[in-house]
Amino acid sequence: MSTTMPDIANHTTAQTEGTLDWVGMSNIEMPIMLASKDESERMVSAHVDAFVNLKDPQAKGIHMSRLYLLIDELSNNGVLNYQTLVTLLDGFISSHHDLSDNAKVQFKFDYHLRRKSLISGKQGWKAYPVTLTGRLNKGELTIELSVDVRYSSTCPCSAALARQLIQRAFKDTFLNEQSVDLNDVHEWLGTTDGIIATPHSQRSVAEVKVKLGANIKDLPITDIVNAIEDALQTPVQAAVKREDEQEFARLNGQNLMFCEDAARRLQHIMLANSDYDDFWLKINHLESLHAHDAVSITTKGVVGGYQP
Ligand SMILES: Nc1nc2c(ncn2[C@@H]2O[C@H](COP(=O)(O)OP(=O)(O)OP(=O)(O)O)[C@@H](O)[C@H]2O)c(=O)[nH]1
Repeated sequence: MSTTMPDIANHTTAQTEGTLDWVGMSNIEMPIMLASKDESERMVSAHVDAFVNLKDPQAKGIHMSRLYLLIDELSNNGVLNYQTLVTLLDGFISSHHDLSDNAKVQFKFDYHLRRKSLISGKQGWKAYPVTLTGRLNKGELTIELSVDVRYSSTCPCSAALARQLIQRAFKDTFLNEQSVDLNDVHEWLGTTDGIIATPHSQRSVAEVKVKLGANIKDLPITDIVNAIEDALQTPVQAAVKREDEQEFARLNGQNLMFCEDAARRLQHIMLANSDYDDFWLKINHLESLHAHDAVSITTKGVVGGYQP
C-alpha cells in the first residue's frame, strides 16, 4: 500500500493572500568550485543565499527543495562561473513557473590569492572576502562582485605633528653648536631621541562593490583586488622579511591617507574603468587614535543605481 504525502506548497492556498518580493533560503553551506578570470579553478567554502519572488498571491509557498537541488547540482558536478551563474538563475525561475519571475543568488566566500612580498621575493596566501550576487528581474540580468581589501593607512595629520616634534628635538639638541656635523646628525637621527614621535597608522578595510558591465564574461576578482591594492599602495602583507617591512614603512610614509584620501583614490580608478556599470565603495579606517572608525562612502552616481 503506498501512502501519499501531503504537499502543502502545491495543494493549499495562502491563509492570508499577498505577493512577496523574496522567498528562499539563506546561509546554505556548500563547497563550490569557482572559476575566476586568470586563475586556476579552486574550491571555496561558500555560504549561499537563494531566492525567488512569489508573484501568485494565493500560492501557499515556493519550492525550497528545487532551489536547493539546483545549487547542489552546481556544487557537486559543476563550476561556478559567469555562465553557470546565469543558468542557475534561469533554473530558479523555470522551476517556479507561474510562481516566480525574479531570482537572486548570492555566494559569500573567502578567495585566496598568492601575493608577492615587497622586496624579498617570498610569497604567501591572502584571503579576500568576496560576495558574488546574481539577479534576474523580469529577464534583466545583474551580476555584482564585492571584495574586501585590507590595507594600512598612516594618518597625515599625525605624521605632520610627529615631524614637528622631530624638528623641535633637533633644534633643542643642536641649538648651542656653531656648526652641525653631518655624521653627528646622521647618528642622532638613528636614535629614538632623533625620531622622538611616530605617526599612528591603522588596519583599514576597503569594501568595494561593482556591477559588471554586459561585456564582462569572466569573474574579475583578481583584477579588482589588484586595482585596489595598486591604488592604495599599502595592502597588508603575507610573507614578510625585514627588507619587506622596511619597504612597507617607506610606502606607508609616502602614502599618508585620511579615509577621504583612500576613497578618492579608489573612486578615481573605478570611474576610469568602463567595465563596471556602477560601483559602491566604503572605506573603513579602524582607528588606533580612537576607539571608533573613520569611514567614507561613495558611488558612481548612476541615476537609479547604488545609493551611498
Ligand atoms: N515554502 C516553504 N517551504 C518550507 C519552509 N520551511 C520549510 N519548508 C519545507 O521545504 C520542503 C521542500 O519543499 P518543496 O520544494 O515544495 O518539496 P516537495 O514538494 O517535496 O518538492 P516538489 O515536488 O518539487 O514540489 C517542504 O517539506 C517544506 O515544508 C518555508 O518557510 N516555506
